[in-house]
Amino acid sequence: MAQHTLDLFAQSSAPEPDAPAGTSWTAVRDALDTDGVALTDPLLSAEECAEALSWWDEPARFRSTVVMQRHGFGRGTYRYLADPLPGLVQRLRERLYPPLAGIANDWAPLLKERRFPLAHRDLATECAEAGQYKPTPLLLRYGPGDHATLHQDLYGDIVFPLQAAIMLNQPDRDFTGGESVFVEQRPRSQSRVLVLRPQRGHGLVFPVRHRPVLGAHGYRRHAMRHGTGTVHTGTRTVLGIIFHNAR
Ligand SMILES: O=C(O)CCC(=O)C(=O)O
Ligand SMILES: [Fe+2]
Repeated sequence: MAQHTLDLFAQSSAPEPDAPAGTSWTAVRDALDTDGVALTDPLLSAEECAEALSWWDEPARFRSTVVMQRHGFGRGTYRYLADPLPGLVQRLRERLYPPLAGIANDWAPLLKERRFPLAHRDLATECAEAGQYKPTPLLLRYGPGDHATLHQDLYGDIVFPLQAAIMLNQPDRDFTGGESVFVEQRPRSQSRVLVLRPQRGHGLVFPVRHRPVLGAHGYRRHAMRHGTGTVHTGTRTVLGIIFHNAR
């Protein structure tokens, strides 16, 4: 058996999906609260990363392909997976969602936003009723000179506030450069940058739009954007897991 990974999933299969316990999810939550971005334990084994990489050249797996430079999104290519999603992606989406919904629901009053259902299928149903029925998990691939400009992944009125991205290539072996970049816009202050470099199989969890930060007069929203630094050599591929679907 491959190292079907690991602590985060062990916790997310616990009977109380809205109360993720254990070191890993606590660490994710702490990092999100402190820095706005969390680096996770491994979410995929080397074999699973290789499987996901093999999808790239199988056009039937994708519903659309976007050449980023044609849209001013940077340089590189991304491809949205089609329904039915590969089992590995479906499982990741379903198993990451409950603990993240717990965090989102704790953030909701601080951001003055709505709460979310605790099972992904219920979010998917809500999305479909709002016309957001296209799956949003995607593979992004960058070669030398490629990069992604800062953005937010909004696909309609329904926005689940957290998303994940999993690194499928090994930094410094498969590619150089290609840092994951996050910019936090602080109201009436200068912006903060976070730069991370997850190892293969590890993930990042980050806010889609903004995060709550306690100020002198209560909680404020800090807008967050993410992007990718220029890849210098090699190939960098990421699996993006966005929980709301698209129009
Ligand atoms: O790490 C990257 O290349 C950016 C991924 C991204 O934009 C996403 O997962 O939404
Ligand atoms: Fe993105």
